[in-house]
Amino acid sequence: MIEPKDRIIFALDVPSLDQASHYAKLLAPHIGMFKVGLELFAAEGPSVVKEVLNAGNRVFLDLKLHDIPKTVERAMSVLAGLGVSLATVHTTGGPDMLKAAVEGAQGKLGVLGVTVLTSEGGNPQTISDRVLLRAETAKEAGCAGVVCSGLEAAKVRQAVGEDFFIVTPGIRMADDNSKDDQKRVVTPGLAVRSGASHIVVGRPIRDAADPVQAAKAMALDIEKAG
Ligand SMILES: O=c1ccn([C@@H]2O[C@H](COP(=O)(O)O)[C@@H](O)[C@H]2O)c(=O)[nH]1
Repeated sequence: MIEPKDRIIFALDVPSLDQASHYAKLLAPHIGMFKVGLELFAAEGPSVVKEVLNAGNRVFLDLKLHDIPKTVERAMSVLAGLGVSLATVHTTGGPDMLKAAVEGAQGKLGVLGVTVLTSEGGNPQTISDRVLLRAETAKEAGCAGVVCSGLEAAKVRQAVGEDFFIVTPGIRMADDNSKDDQKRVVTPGLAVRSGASHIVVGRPIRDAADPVQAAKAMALDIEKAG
């Protein structure tokens, strides 16, 4: 049984090691994993990943690789040496690229395939069909899981079975006024009830007046939905 707080992945979407360390210290007891994404990695490189890991945290490296298979395999094998738990690739790179990513990971980390970005809108049925197809392709290629919105999580869970990560960004509380640039959003509880193994949360925690309380409220929302 996963504790509700351990389902929360906090996105360290900040531009410096100092700020990342501040949030890592503050939030480590209240969440399960930290996500390092493009902004922080571009600013600080692999050293920031090592800092967060050395403080005893788990790291999800969200660089969304997308290139020819050999390039992705070689990049993934470098990331596998960093000690991160999860890393992302775009499923639109196709099955050969996804297999190459898994090969490069050498079983040292879980490869997650990003299906359709949660910032993309459009016909829900078309998006859902696309997400499902990409999730199935990711599973066949040996990926450990996928990234999709909470609106597709139930359909994906039904197709991929239990032993597969479904990581869901686009999370907002019911009383959040802003979706920011996200289009397909759900609450933490609905995401998990629909089959997400983990949720990814950035701004709703980072920009809250009290980030610890915001993280706790998300964990409670998951608990209540359970
Ligand atoms: O489809 C995707 C894939 C990744 N993300 C990332 O998750 C966080 C979400 O941030 P919020 O501030 O909670 O909206 C961010 O780091 C994205 O790069 C995503 O949103 N959607």
